[in-house]
Amino acid sequence: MKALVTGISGFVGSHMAEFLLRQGVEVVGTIRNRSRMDHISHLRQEIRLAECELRDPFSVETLIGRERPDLIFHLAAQSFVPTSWNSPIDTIHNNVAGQVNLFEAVRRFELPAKIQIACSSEEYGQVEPEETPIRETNPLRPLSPYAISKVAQDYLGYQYHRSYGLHVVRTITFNHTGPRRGENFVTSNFAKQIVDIEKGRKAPVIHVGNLEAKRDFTDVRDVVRGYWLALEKGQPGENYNIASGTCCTIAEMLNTLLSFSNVSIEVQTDPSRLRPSDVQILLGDYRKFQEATGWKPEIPFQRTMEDLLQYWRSQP
Ligand SMILES: Nc1nc2c(ncn2[C@@H]2O[C@H](COP(=O)(O)OP(=O)(O)O[C@H]3O[C@H](CO)[C@@H](O)[C@H](O)[C@@H]3O)[C@@H](O)[C@H]2O)c(=O)[nH]1
Repeated sequence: MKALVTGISGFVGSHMAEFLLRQGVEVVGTIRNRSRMDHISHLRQEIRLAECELRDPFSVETLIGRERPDLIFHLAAQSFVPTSWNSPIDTIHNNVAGQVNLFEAVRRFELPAKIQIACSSEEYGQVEPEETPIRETNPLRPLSPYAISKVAQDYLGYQYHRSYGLHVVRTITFNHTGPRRGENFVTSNFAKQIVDIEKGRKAPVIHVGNLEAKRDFTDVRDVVRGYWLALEKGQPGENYNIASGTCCTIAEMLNTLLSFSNVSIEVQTDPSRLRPSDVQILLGDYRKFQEATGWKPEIPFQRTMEDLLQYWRSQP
C-alpha cells in the first residue's frame, strides 16, 4: 500500500508520515524547493520525497502519473489565519488550485485512490454559544479568507465525489497541536515565549492577542490517527468533525502551559496580534466520526501542552 502525503514537511504532514510508517505503509511526500526539512529529517531513510508545486497542474499530473498512490492525505495548505488577511488571493489560490489540480490528476489517470482532504472548523466561523457543540449540519459563516479557502476545498471534495465518483473524505478538524507545531500558532507561540523566558533569552513578558476566544484542542497524534481511519472506514463524499468535544479560552490554555513552568510572567496585549474578526468559539461534536470509524481522542490536553513545552525546551 502506498500513501502520498502532500505537505509532508509540515507539522501535521510529519506526524502523518510517522503514523503511516508504523502501519507498514510506503510513504511518498511532496515538498517544494523552499520547504524546511527539520520536521522530517529523522525520517529521511524511510520516506521518499518528491518535489511538487501543487499550484502547477503539470507538476501534479507528473507526480500522480508516476506514483499512482492508493491513499492520498492532502495536508499541504497555507494554514495560518492571519496570513490570509495579508495575502488573501495567495491563500485562496494556493489552497483551492492545489486541490483542484490533485483531483483533476486523479480523475484523468482514473486512479481508485482514496483521498482525505483537510478541511477546518474555521469554516463554521461565527458560531453562537447556543449552537455548540458544533455538528456537521451547523451553518458555515466563515470569517477569514483562510476559512473561505477551506469552505471551497470542502465543497470541491463533495462536488468531485458527486460529479466523478472520486473517493474523497472531508475531515473538518478543530484546532490541533503538539510537538513541532509552527511557532506562529497560539499554543506554540506561547510555549516558545515561556521557554525563551526560562532560558533567559527574553524579558518575563508574554505578548498575546485575543485571550477570550475559545478553542477545542486535539493532539496532532490523535488527529493523524483520525485521518487514517477516515480513509479506512469513512464514507466517500461525507464530512466528519474531528475534535475533542471540550473547549477552553486561550487564557486558560496559557495558564495550563504556565502550570508546567516556574517562571512568573507579565501578560501584555500586542495590538498587532488582534484580528479584523476572530472566531469566538469553536467546540466540536465528533459523534458522527466516532460512529463511522470508532475514533475518539486519547491524549489528554494536559499531556499535549506538556509535550509541546518539552519540544521547545529541546530546541537549540
Ligand atoms: N496565533 C496567535 N493567536 C493568538 C494569540 N493570542 C491570542 N490568539 C488567539 O488564539 C486563537 C487560536 O489562534 P491560532 O493558533 O492562530 O489558530 P486558529 O486561528 O484558531 O486556526 C487554527 O485552527 C484551525 C482549525 O480551527 C486550523 O484550520 C488552522 O489552520 C489553525 O491551525 C485565535 O482566537 C487567536 O486570536 C497570539 O499571540 N498568536
